[in-house]
Amino acid sequence: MSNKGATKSAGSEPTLGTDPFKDTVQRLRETFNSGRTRPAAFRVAQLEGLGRFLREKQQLLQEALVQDLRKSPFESDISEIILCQNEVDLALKNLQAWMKDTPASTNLLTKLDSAFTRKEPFGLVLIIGPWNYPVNLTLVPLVGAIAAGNCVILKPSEISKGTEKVLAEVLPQYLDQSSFAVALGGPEETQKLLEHKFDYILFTGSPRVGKIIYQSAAKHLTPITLELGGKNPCYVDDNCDPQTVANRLAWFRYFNTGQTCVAPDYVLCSPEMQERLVPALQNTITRFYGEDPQNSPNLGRIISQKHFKRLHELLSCGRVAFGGQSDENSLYIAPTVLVDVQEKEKVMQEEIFGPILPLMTVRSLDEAIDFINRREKPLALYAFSNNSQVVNQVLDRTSSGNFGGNDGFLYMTLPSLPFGGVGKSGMGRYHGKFSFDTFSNHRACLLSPSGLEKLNEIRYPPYSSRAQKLLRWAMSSHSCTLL
Ligand SMILES: NC(=O)c1ccc[n+]([C@@H]2O[C@H](COP(=O)([O-])OP(=O)(O)OC[C@H]3O[C@@H](n4cnc5c(N)ncnc54)[C@H](O)[C@@H]3O)[C@@H](O)[C@H]2O)c1
Repeated sequence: MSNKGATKSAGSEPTLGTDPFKDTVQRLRETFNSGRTRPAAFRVAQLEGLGRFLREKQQLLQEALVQDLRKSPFESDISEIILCQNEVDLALKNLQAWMKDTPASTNLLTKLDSAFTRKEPFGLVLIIGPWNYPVNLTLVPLVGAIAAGNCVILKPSEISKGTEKVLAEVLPQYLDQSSFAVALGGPEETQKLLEHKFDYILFTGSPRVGKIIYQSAAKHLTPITLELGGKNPCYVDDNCDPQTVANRLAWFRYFNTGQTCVAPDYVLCSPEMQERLVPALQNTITRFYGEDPQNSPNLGRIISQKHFKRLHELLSCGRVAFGGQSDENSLYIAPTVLVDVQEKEKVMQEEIFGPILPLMTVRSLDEAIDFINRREKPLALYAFSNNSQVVNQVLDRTSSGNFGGNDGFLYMTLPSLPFGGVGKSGMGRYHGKFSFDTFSNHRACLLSPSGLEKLNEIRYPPYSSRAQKLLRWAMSSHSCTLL
């Protein structure tokens, strides 16, 4: 049976029809309204279930990622499975503290009241994931949504089929089926799903589809986090050891075969640095992946024919300084370095999302910063220099969702840092407690005593001049400082 346009909870068969998601949406909404997902004990049980899934099905997930991306089990562990497990562990450790009301200060008028922020679940959450880190980018948001007490429909990418299958068929066995479901399908099915009203949407994917999702969310005024992509610049200063830069740059550029939203997309450096960086990159790439990277167990493959063709076309931009080989049958593209690249060329216009690194020369730091600021705000920005002032200048004079000085995207491994884009690279933040906060409605609460009405009479009309004076003072910030 085709499983397109279907949802799966534990063990249930897909339901097909004109609106295949209606029953699931209704069921999950009823669950949420019943209050089932709110108690801490329920959230803990679900997080523990997710943790067990990650531990018990680690090998199955690794195999699925080999099938989808020929990702090495080691890269799968460190960029997908362990990161999800860390998020589960962190949420379990801190859930009680995160759920606590946060007390707020009062003014004279509310001195006898109790003011606090309550973090309450939004309700029914939709999480839509991409194919490039198909475990991490669906399950890390799921951790936050569960911790915050929501019901969730998870829509993994239909392109990473191996992972989609494991998430649809195995994950529900570890979660409460009346509260969580996995929806299957591509663009058409996702748009059907989006006709329903959700209380929060987190989408990870391309800016093009992000706009579609944003418009659908707007129809119901649904709050949304958009985790998008773009071109991430990397400035390499003359004051650098080229071999060190090459090692770090190559690891982050060619990790997951370059199919990483936060990978350095292009390098800006002086012509002199380019002369030194190209042989250093060649040296690194050969060390990492051998003389023939096609045989390396550490280099994955391009996800699909469509992306292979797109990347193959980019190989004709600038001049291939190193790499450039490809094999359509096995969706292989060698780790490649391009030089003499011009701004107007395609490789500098679209997100590369593959194992190709173009180098563009600039005459100065100012020119590099100007180049970066003329373009859309990127998801990530990198700067390499032995001079910390240069790194700080890039940081101070630009904007991006995330920033790496003298390294790549290790910030992603820290749940203590918020992760997200800015401008065209996205909106909203998640990871760690930021996820919990994202999936919670921060409800402002003020509880007043039901008695003591005499004290309140001063604020009711008709306003005497004495009462006006007193109230003006009581509500001013000066009075608050006396408390
Ligand atoms: N910011 C981040 O955290 C992050 C992480 C990974 C990938 N990305 C970005 O994601 C992109 C690559 O992933 P992708 O190719 O899976 O993205 P995509 O936008 O094509 O697809 C993402 C999801 O949207 C669905 N979708 C696709 N077309 C749709 C449509 N017309 N209507 C409704 N839903 C639709 C897909 O089924 C999939 O689940 C890159 O741009 C990359 O930078 C961003």
